Amino acid sequence: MEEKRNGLRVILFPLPLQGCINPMLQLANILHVRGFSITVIHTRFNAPKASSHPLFTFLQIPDGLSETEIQDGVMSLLAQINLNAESPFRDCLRKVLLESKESERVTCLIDDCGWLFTQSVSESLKLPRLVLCTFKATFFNAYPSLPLIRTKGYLPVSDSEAEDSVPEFPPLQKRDLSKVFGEFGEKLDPFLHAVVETTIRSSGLIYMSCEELEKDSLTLSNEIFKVPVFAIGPFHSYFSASSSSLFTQDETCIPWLDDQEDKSVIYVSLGSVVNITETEFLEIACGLSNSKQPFLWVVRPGSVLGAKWIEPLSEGLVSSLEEKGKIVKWAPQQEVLAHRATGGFLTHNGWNSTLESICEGVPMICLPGGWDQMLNSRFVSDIWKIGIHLEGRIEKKEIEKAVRVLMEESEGNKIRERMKVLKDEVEKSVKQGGSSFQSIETLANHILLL
Ligand SMILES: Cc1cn([C@H]2C[C@H](O)[C@@H](COP(=O)(O)OP(=O)(O)O[C@H]3O[C@H](CO)[C@@H](O)[C@H](O)[C@H]3O)O2)c(=O)[nH]c1=O
Ligand SMILES: C[C@@H](CO)CCNc1ncnc2nc[nH]c12
Repeated sequence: MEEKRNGLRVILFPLPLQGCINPMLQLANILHVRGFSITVIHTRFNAPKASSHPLFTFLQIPDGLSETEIQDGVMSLLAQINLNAESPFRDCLRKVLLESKESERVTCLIDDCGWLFTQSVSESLKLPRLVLCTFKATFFNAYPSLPLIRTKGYLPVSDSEAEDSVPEFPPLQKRDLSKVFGEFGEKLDPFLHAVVETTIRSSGLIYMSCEELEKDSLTLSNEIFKVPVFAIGPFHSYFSASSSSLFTQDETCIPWLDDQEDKSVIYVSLGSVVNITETEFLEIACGLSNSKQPFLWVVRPGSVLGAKWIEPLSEGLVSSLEEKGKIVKWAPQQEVLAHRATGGFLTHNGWNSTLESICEGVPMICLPGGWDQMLNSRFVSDIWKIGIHLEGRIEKKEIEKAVRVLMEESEGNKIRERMKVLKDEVEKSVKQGGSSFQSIETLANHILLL
């Protein structure tokens, strides 16, 4: 693509999670194509690979995280890194501003909604800040009311009420709530409050989403946070997420898929943070094996609690799994979903995976692990009706049944048809004249005028 520089530099600061780094670097590409120069400030932990992005400047800051803190789960990690990274970030940003050239003004900071200190830092340096939210807008909109929802006493949920929708938070069901909040409870409140308050003080809110998926939520977002909202996604329609992969992708996936029939393979992946127990792991293994359907399964090392990788599988099970399936440590996910042989996606419904699946028109089986995944999976199964919800039943019979229904039965065909319709709508959004395409234009102009 022809690239003309516009004399402006944007500073990006992703949250160090795979699901947040991918959209941030995709945003970097979008802005770079529009003439902005890019500096990415990042923590040492989960540092993106600078060599995969030769057009950007990368600056690493220390984060003081210990190995045990890294293994403590996403929420504690985010709390700790928010404490540790503030002063190195301030020093780094101040230095960038001091050293910036006359010919290239630093115009703004764009960072993840999960950073709590960046608004104050950028205000003190008189640099406008934009927020990138990597959740569905419907989920982010609920941040101000989550503390109230938690104290309303929907928990614990009785069987008769389990499937009721949460009045303040449809289409979430009451039975989803315990996994939205996890074990954090009221400890979440100050975090949520800080995120909301700093977003309101920002100069704008960017979503990797589009009107075709959530027009009303986007309008509501603008009312709640009182800042301009830009829905410019799904980003990977412009730039694949694979260049920002933190792990080495197993490239044998594609030749393996080449040998499979059209739409026959179920791709299984629970993203970069969800962990499962050994029992759940074995249930999934048996369910897949019994379904007799070919499968490609990402088992991230360390994601089965207490195991290094797939040692809990007996030799017998491994050989029966190998008849039909392939297990890898990390896949080139977008290529896998785009492959003609892939017919279904057993997913945890992280927002990136959900969008990638929609863009490639692959229907889903939903196995959300927590947080925003609970909401994304409700949209997939109950609103868009492009997937089957496992309702948390990680049992071999349930998994076998869901795979069969999705891949072989008439209900699966209906789901596939609806998926195709939604895929086409979302595709239009990112093309010239589409809503996301226009939002990118508006965002670029907004940044020019900051
Ligand atoms: C397991 C695996 C993942 N990937 C890519 C696909 C996606 O772009 C990305 C994973 O992002 P997500 O699908 O959003 O999932 P995850 O890593 O859990 O993301 C976190 O961040 C997301 C965005 O904030 C949240 O929606 C999730 O709840 C949160 O857990 O990594 C691969 O390319 N290959 C793989 O093998
Ligand atoms: C409940 C766990 C999975 O077991 C995902 C939480 N994921 C997340 N939690 C909080 N902030 C996040 N920003 C990106 N992802 C995030």
